[in-house]
Amino acid sequence: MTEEKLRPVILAGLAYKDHGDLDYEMTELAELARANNLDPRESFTQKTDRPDPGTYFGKGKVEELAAAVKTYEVDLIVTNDELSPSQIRNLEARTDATVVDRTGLILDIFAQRAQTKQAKLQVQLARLQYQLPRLRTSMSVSLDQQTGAGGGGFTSRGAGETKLEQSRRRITNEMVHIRHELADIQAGAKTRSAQREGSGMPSVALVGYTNAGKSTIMNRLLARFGVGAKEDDSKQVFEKNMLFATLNTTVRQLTLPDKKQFLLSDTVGFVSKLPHDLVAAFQSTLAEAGSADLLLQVVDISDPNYKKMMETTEETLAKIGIKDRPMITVYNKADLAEVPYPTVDGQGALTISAKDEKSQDDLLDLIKKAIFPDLQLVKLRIPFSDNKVVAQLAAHHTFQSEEYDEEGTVLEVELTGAELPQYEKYVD
Ligand SMILES: Nc1nc2c(ncn2[C@@H]2O[C@H](COP(=O)(O)OP(=O)(O)OP(=O)(O)O)[C@@H](O)[C@H]2O)c(=O)[nH]1
Ligand SMILES: [Mg+2]
Repeated sequence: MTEEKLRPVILAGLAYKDHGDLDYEMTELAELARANNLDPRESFTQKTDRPDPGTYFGKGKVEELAAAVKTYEVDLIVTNDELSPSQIRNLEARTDATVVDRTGLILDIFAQRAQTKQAKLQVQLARLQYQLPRLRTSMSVSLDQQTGAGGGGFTSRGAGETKLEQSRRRITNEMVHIRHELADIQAGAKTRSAQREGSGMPSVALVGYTNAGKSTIMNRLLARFGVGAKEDDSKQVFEKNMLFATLNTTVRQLTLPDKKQFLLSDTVGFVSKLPHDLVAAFQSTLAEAGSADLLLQVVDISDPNYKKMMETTEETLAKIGIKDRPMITVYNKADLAEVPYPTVDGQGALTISAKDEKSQDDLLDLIKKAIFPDLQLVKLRIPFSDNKVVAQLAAHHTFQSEEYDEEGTVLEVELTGAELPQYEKYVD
């Protein structure tokens, strides 16, 4: 498969009171580790009332971990929860391995995936924020030395206080600088999004768990209905079978055969326990979906954990302040799940395969019903003296019928409630 040498690693997780589904979280943690070129050798879990304040895991488990580090000859442990800086230091001392928590792992994956300037800055900001209280752990030496995405390796375990002070100051200065740069980029993005809102075109946003197929759906619809996309491949977005393939938001305009238009946006995917610093740094990217008229929640129905993934998506949406939005649930990858498709499952949900044309048509039908809910078929009689109105209508509508009599043009067309008043006087 890959020629890259994978670094072996031990995974460790704790289930305490009111903790979520640890099995699912450990499966997800293993996926995240693989996404970061790590090779999970063994997974340790412990049940307890509450985490140990000093070492996170209880004494016995720490000893087990230390022994496993020797047995498997690994030098890295990844924990399922975010640990306190002192817990990391203590665990590192007792196991003689580097300890990275889930947050550190996700930040590293994001750092490797970031392509655009905005994404790079956002990731770097989140990493610095995260590193600031952790300068005395070896985690502050980045996992992905090869990408050199900044910040890595500026301190080592037990650095002297003066050196720590210097590092702290350097990080704080860099964060101020990045915030300024991001503010500039975001000001530009705001203008563009205001322009879009002013265009009066409805907007639809793809959201969901990472790797569910959001970008694939975007690309298939673009290939058929994208404005200028048929001639220009660069309008397509990046789709790949890996976690967090997409880190930035892309908005494209679609024009359907009946000339109806809407904007479709694709954005970063979710995972459970998305780090707080990352959510904060990506707030503007994530919030793009917040202004959409309709959300399409894409779900990989071929994944046995898809229900958990849906919960994760709902939780993340709530966390970034997106609530009570009209939403269509798109159960995708039905071809892999071996369930019949396309099927429209009652109100607001359907089962599809992204690459299947009939699936795309059914999805578009539901989207249209949702964003043009008040469409009415009306018969208009437009006198020849007002012929420019016919031209105006024809630019954005397909007529169901069109005839002429002595006075003018008689046509049948679907209009939204917002459009109707403008043409009221021609209604036959
Ligand atoms: N078999 C099958 N594969 C699919 C389908 N939809 C998407 N895929 C594949 O799933 C993988 C992930 O697709 P993406 O579109 O990149 O997923 P995404 O939701 O954009 O993921 P992130 O950007 O990481 O959040 C790709 O390899 C796609 O080819 C589908 O309906 N059937
Ligand atoms: Mg994507």
